[in-house]
Amino acid sequence: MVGEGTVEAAGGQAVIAGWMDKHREMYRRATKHPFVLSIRGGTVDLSSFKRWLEQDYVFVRGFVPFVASVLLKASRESDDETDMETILGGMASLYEELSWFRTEAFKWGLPLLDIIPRRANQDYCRFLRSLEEPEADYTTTMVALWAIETVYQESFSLCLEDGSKTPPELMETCQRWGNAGFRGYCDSLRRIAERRLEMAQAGIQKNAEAAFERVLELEVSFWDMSSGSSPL
Ligand SMILES: Cc1ncc(CN)c(N)n1
Repeated sequence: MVGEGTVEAAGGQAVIAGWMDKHREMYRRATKHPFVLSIRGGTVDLSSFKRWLEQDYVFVRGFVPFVASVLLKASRESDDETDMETILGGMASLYEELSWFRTEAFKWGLPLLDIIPRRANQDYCRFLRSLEEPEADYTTTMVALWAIETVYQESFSLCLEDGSKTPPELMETCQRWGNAGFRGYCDSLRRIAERRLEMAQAGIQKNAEAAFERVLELEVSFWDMSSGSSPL
């Protein structure tokens, strides 16, 4: 599309578009999960929602150091100095996000203390730890950051669409990630990923695709865990 990013990114856009096509089913499972559809349909079991809230608080506490590691790689490895500021903006919002979790949990009578991370959460946080290592290249970690944020943006924006029956008490949660501002942040992450993929060697592109797939798998497992359809 004319004006859609620079010519350089065109190749990167084709790379991500190719992944979206190749991994279409996994992407659908991650962004239209029954748990999310049950929120949109107003049939979500509140004990599942509370389980998701507790587990996601643990996840976000593990997500912070991961975003910090991407910020560090952006400052050291990026060809474009604006990358660091884009990621810093996302990082800054996590400070407010953690206090939002505590307020929301209080509303539901959840203490948010001594939460036992369930298996899917442990697996996800272990994956994030692996991407924090110096060996994980900047392009791959940028793709993972974009994928992680975009799955939530697409999932929760479903719950805000006309015709959704999202319970009023869950609207704030859905707006947190479903809002247009967060969509804009995800689009800026995608543009960085596309630019980096365009300039990446084939080996890095393969590494990044594997990270994209792994994020989708881990998101599906996280939703499964939240809805109680997976072991502890
Ligand atoms: C499991 C998960 N994935 C993504 C996000 C959005 N940062 C989140 N809060 N939790």
